[in-house]
Amino acid sequence: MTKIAIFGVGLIGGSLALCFKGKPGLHVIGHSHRQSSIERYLARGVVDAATTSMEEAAADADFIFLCVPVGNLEDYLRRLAAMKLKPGCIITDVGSTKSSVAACARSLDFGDAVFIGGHPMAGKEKSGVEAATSLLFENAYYVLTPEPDTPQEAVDRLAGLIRHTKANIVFVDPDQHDTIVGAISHLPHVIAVQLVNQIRAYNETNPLYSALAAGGFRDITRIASSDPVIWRDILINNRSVLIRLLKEWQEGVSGFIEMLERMDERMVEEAFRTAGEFRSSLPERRRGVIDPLYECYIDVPDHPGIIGKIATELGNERINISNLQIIESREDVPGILRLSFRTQPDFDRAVQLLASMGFEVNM
Ligand SMILES: NC(=O)C1=CN([C@@H]2O[C@H](COP(=O)(O)OP(=O)(O)OC[C@H]3O[C@@H](n4cnc5c(N)ncnc54)[C@H](O)[C@@H]3O)[C@@H](O)[C@H]2O)C=CC1
Ligand SMILES: O=C(O)C(=O)Cc1ccc(O)cc1
Repeated sequence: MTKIAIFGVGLIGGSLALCFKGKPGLHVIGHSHRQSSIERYLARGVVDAATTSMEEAAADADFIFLCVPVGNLEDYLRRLAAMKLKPGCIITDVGSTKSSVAACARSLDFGDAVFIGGHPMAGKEKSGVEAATSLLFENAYYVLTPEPDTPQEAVDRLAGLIRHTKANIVFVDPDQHDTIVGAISHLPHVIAVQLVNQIRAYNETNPLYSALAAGGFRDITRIASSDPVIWRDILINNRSVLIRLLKEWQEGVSGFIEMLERMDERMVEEAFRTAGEFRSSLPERRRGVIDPLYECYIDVPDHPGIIGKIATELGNERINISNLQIIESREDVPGILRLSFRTQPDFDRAVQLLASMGFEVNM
């Protein structure tokens, strides 16, 4: 049996566990320092076994996945370096930043074990083992950051195991990873949080702000609901990259203010044009950072039974809805129903079916 130890069985650790559990020859053991967490892992059925003993989880493990907050990774690496690990054991992590963990691993001696940094570029704003799903990484990118002297055999062995996630593996240097992921993931989280907090302050004096907050606001702020501890650690860890990015963001915002003060219609239009062109050139509906689902919006009249009818029709066609949300529903306006699907075929079939039922479907 190949023993896989997962430290921190939350959203990411639990989703990895679900990708491995039940596969021939794989045995998954989860670790938490809290007994109550162990019981949740077992109740959720994501692991074959679970323990509060770090030694028991790590002993004889062929693979060790560290899936704890970024701020705890170095402590775990140090504790693993002090243990007797199985020769050939591969230690990896899933942290959203890679430079500091790579530097820490370089400074430690793992004996005959090998460290290879990793970062699955998929997730969501929910956390905890309850949010785990085996489909999380499908078609997303999974970054690995081996060192120039990491044995190729170990890289191949880890990549072979990760293929169970159905993610696309890419190799990136840790510093370059932090620069790019800082821009495409960490900066958007800061912007979303700052935007929500700006509106929250206005809303304290006038609740019409939240009442009128429509699709656009919700779309660009979903990630503001991400876990505070996970994101505290990511932002502080990648602060040098983020401070530079936020200064550049500030310059961009100042540029916008100047355009408006000058009433520069051409430049405002140009900003939307260039942004729209670049956004449409992005790979469509690939699962991954920021946009993990295939989503559509439909206008639905506000009368009883309509949501049930839609769900039943989709169910009859065996189309799986992964999430369903009513964004706006008042007596005098049609509601907007957001439907999310896990796969492109389900999404395409749903759009066709809903259109044939006479609904206006927007994407
Ligand atoms: N949330 C996301 O969408 C993504 C997160 N990541 C990274 O994955 C790692 C885990 O994040 P999630 O699974 O989202 O978080 P989570 O909150 O769902 O899971 C974190 C796990 O670590 C444990 N934990 C929390 N504090 C701890 C501590 N002080 N000591 C030991 N264990 C502790 C928790 O019990 C839980 O099992 C983080 O390093 C994060 O940067 C990577 C890709 C996506
Ligand atoms: O919810 C989203 O869209 C995300 O941005 C998920 C995410 C969060 C952290 C990561 O390191 C990678 C992906």
